[in-house]
Amino acid sequence: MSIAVLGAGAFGTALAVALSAKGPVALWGRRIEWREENPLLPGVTLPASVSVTESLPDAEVLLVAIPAQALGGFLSGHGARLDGRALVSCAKGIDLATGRSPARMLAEACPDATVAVLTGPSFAADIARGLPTALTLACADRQAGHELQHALSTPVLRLYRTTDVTGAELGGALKNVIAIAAGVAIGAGLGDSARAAIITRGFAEMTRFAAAKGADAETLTGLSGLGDLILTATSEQSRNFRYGLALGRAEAFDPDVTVEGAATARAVAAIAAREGIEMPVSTLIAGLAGGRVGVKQAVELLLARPLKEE
Ligand SMILES: NC(=O)C1=CN([C@@H]2O[C@H](COP(=O)(O)OP(=O)(O)OC[C@H]3O[C@@H](n4cnc5c(N)ncnc54)[C@H](O)[C@@H]3O)[C@@H](O)[C@H]2O)C=CC1
Ligand SMILES: O=C(CO)COP(=O)(O)O
Repeated sequence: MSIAVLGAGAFGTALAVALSAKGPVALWGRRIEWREENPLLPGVTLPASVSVTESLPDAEVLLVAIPAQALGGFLSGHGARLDGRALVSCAKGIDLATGRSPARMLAEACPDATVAVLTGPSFAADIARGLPTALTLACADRQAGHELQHALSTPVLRLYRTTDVTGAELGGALKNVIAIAAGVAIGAGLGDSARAAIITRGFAEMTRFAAAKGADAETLTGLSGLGDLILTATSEQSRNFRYGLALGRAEAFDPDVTVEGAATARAVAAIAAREGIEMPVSTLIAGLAGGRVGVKQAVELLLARPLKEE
C-alpha cells in the first residue's frame, strides 16, 4: 500500500520518517518553508525516501496529522479529494465548533473512505529517532484494520488493533486535558501526591465520558487511554503538560505551540454540561484555559466536592 502523511508538523514529519523505513512516503504540508529539517522537529534530518510536497498526494493510505481544531478548515478545502481511500486520523482532540471527533469529521467529509485512528503514547521526537513505540490502530472494519496494522507497523513501531474507534479516539483526546491538569498541579506546587490523585480521578472521568459516548470502557485501559495518559501527564516533553505547568505558575505560554487539550477541555465541558456527564477536572481545565477560573479557586472547587465512593 502506498502511504502519504498529510500535515507537516512534528507528528506528521515523525510518522513519515518512521514509515519511510518500509518504502517511499510523501509528506504533504500547506506551506513548506524548509527542506531537510523541519523546525517543528529539530535535530531530525529527513531521509531521501520522504518526499515533501505541497500537492495533495495520490497514495492509497493517508495519515492525517493536522491538529483537531484545524481539521474542519482543511476538510472544507480538500475533503472531496481524499474520498475513497484509507484515511488514518492521527489527531488527538475534539472539534470545538461541532463537538465532533476527527475520525467522525473525516467520515462525514469522505463517505466512501475507510476511516481509522492511530493513537497512543508516542512523542514525535521519540518516533523520529526510531525509539521503540507501541500504538493503537482502531478501525471499525476488522479486515481493513488488519491490513492497516501491518502496513503501518515497523520493527520498532508496534501497532495493536481494536475495532473500538470511539474508545481509542476519546482516550487520546481526553488524556490531553488531564495532562494539563497534572501540569497545573505541579506548576502550582501542589505536589506529586496531588498529581497522582488528578491522574487517577481524571482517568475515571475519561472512562465515564467515553462509556457515555458508546466506547468499551476496557479500551480506556489500553495504550490509547491509560498508556498515553501516563506518558503525557508525567513528562515535560508534553506540550499539554508544559501548558498546565505554565498555568499553575501563572506564566505566559507561547500561543503558537499546539496544545490540543485546551480546546478539547472546552468542547468536553460543553458536551458534559449538556448531557449530564460528571467531568469535574475537565470542566475546571476549561475554566482555567478560558481565564474564567483562577488556579486557587479551581483547587478549592475540586476539594470542596462532596465525599463519595471511589
Ligand atoms: N507531537 C507529538 O508528539 C504528537 C502529536 N500528536 C497529534 O498530532 C496532531 C498534530 O500535532 P503536531 O504535528 O505535533 O503539531 P505541530 O504544531 O507540530 O504541527 C501542526 C501542523 O499542522 C499544520 N496545519 C495547521 N492547520 C492546517 C491546515 N488547515 N491545513 C494543513 N495543515 C495545517 C501546521 O502548518 C503544522 O505544520 C495533534 O492532534 C497532536 O495531538 C499525536 C501524537 C504525538
Ligand atoms: O500525544 C502526545 C504523546 O502521545 C503528545 O503530547 P503533547 O501534544 O502534549 O506534546
